[in-house]
Amino acid sequence: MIKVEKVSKIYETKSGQVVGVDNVSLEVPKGEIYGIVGYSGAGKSSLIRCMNILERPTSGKVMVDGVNLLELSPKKLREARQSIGMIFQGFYLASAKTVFDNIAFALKAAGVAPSQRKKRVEELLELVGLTDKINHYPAQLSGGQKQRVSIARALANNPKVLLCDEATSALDPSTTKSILQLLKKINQELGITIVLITHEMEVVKEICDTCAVMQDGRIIEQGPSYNIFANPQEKLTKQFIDTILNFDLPAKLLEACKGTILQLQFRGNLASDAVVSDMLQKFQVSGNILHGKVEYIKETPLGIFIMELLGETEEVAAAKQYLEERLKQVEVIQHAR
Ligand SMILES: Nc1ncnc2c1ncn2[C@@H]1O[C@H](COP(=O)(O)OP(=O)(O)OP(=O)(O)O)[C@@H](O)[C@H]1O
Repeated sequence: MIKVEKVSKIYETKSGQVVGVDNVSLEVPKGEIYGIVGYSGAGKSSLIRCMNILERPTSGKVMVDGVNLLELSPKKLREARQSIGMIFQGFYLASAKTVFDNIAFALKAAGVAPSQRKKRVEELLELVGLTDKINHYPAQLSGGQKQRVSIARALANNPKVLLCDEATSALDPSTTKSILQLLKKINQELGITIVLITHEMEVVKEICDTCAVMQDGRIIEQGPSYNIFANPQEKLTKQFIDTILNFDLPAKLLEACKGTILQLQFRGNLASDAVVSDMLQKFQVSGNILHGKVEYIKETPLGIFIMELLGETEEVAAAKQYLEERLKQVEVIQHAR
């Protein structure tokens, strides 16, 4: 659906060249929700803006449905952009226009006849759950409602792709969740491919099929979101994962433990399996759970537990081996003392 090939974006500034995007290649299959995560300045906005040529890449190709947007005439590019909707952190609604007019404006710009605009606006407002706000002005809406209007506007002309530039960053956690659920519904029910950029791993965890991590203009790691959470390779990716799966135990607690402390990771359906209780029955060891958490990455469980094993050295080693054979990851956090 979208193929970004060796795209670079270099800004010419008074103080010299600034690299926004550095030789990025990625592929977003049709129907996918693709998340790009990174800290401020990583190049996320530059990259997503290159995807609809709001920002013209300095080099590379941006292919949408097999067409390189960079080779299109201005007129053809305008037409191609109709199939790529975009929403922003700041909503960008016209404050002097009602909700109806904000959405109808996008239809007018695309040449939709006035007689058809009302019906389409009503359909869109029903989709985003704002039917009763049709005559309100942006100032009369909450942040979440404003983002719903901007989503309705972005969908007005039936795009195949929706680009979301930090769409939930200005919203509180519960509004963020409801907007993410709306994006998921749009993806599932309308089949719209979504690319989103965010600095919040929570957003990736909730809805993204695939995740790419960006640093210094480059993509340093990418893959299915679950794999990224379960087995991050890069230091920065681990930092992002830690914001969700943070297991720093108090130093005092660790000092007080005499046994071997293990961190265990359960994946998928294994999360509910009784691996630990089987281990405790099979070996002459006792175990204390020090910390535990199960997170759902797009509905698939990922469990992490930290436990202390106490017993004879050989029994603890055998119990550890038993766990290693059954679980994806067993890491010794502290050896027995
Ligand atoms: N119009 C511009 N002119 C000059 N430099 C720019 C411009 N836009 C972005 N940059 C620079 O490009 C780099 C990447 O910025 P970009 O906004 O794409 O990152 P980001 O990850 O989206 O960060 P943020 O979340 O803070 O927007 C930064 O060094 C930034 O200063």
